[in-house]
Amino acid sequence: MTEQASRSAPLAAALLGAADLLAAVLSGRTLDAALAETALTKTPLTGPLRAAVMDLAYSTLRSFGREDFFLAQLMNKPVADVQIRCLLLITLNRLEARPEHAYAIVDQAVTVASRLAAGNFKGLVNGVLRNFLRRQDELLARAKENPVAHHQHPAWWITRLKKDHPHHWQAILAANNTHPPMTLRVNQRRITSADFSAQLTAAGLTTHAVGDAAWQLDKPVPIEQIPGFHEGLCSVQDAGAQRAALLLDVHPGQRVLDACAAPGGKAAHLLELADLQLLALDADAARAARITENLVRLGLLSDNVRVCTGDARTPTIWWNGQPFDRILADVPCSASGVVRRHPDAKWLRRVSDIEGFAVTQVRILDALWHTLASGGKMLYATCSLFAAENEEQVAAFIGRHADAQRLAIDGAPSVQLLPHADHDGFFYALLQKN
Ligand SMILES: C[S@@+](CC[C@H](N)C(=O)[O-])C[C@H]1O[C@@H](n2cnc3c(N)ncnc32)[C@H](O)[C@@H]1O
Repeated sequence: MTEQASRSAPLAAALLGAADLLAAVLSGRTLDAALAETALTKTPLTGPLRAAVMDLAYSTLRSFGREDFFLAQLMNKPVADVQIRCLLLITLNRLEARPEHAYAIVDQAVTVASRLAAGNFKGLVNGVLRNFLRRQDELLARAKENPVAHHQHPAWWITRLKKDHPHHWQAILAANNTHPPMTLRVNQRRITSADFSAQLTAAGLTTHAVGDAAWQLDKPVPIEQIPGFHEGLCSVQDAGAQRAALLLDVHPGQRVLDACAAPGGKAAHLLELADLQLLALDADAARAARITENLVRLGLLSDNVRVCTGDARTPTIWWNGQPFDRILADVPCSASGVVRRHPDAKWLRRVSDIEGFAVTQVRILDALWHTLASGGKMLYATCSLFAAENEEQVAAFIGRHADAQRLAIDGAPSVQLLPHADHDGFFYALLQKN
């Protein structure tokens, strides 16, 4: 928990709220969906309590493999009550983060347990947590020997990264367990990068440049504290994601398709770079609405821009037959490159999901290729680190399409950005139609 959150939210309430969120995730919901559901309850999470609950839930999901390992070592058989199990997992995470308050934390967890399941598990919660404190050194040593506990990722994920990134898998896993950076993209239609940087400084925010129009905050802050955000001076977008629009090499007047566009981060960047005839497509209507919201905020919506709900695999429904000069295919993927932003994803995904994404990617790529003009360029983009969604996908595409050639990026056939202090993990390959 951050200092501010821990000072102003009662710990027992935060433990309970976080345990409920974790229980929702373990039942298969995403953390975002579980959080959205809390807004619909009689007691929606707000203010410092919401911040404290999110902090505990994110932190526990980041290290879930470790807390789950501890719990298995501390109990002869798994606890039957899901809420109590989650309370234990959340409290173990908190005990590791704040050892100096260990006994107060255990007391608060026992208080919560006394209010759940008719208080039947109060003694068990007390016993397990006190046992953890007694055996902590031994358990920490054992956790080092267990890959899931040590790397805090599922075993299949670790195996896949080892295969796909034999020299970098450990650094990737370590980076995935860190807090993500917050980066802003300057809307250069409205303000120069230098002037915006001066506004950030005047607002007391310290930053460093991670691209021509990209400023990374030394410490993430709520959006309300970003000068000019609501007036459209900037967007929040990772520096790695900011490469996409630049790589697509757009020029004024071109017909451009952003085929998987929501919530519109890259579509907006494309429009900031040039006056385009842009079609921003997304299969999810609710998410497509966010494209329009973002373009309006940034002052980029015009008669030349169309936002449309549609499936990129079936152009006959939404394409008027006029070929595109540029296509951005920012396809749905495992999101394994941005897992530090969505730590629930690593525990919710299954190996079979990767095959499912790969099949969808093939279908999207093949369908979009027919809509690209001769000489036109298509950028294939994922926020994945898995070769099956990246290099192997592009190699197979080139094999299927004799009229496709790769254009080099930074002198290489493709770019695989690995998660790093300055950016998330992304993959880019630029294809041209002969
Ligand atoms: C990686 S996100 C796109 C992020 C977006 N390009 C941006 O920069 O803000 C992938 C998007 O693909 C959309 N999507 C998934 N399947 C699709 C399909 N078959 N056709 C079109 N969009 C699809 C999802 O709804 C999601 O919004």
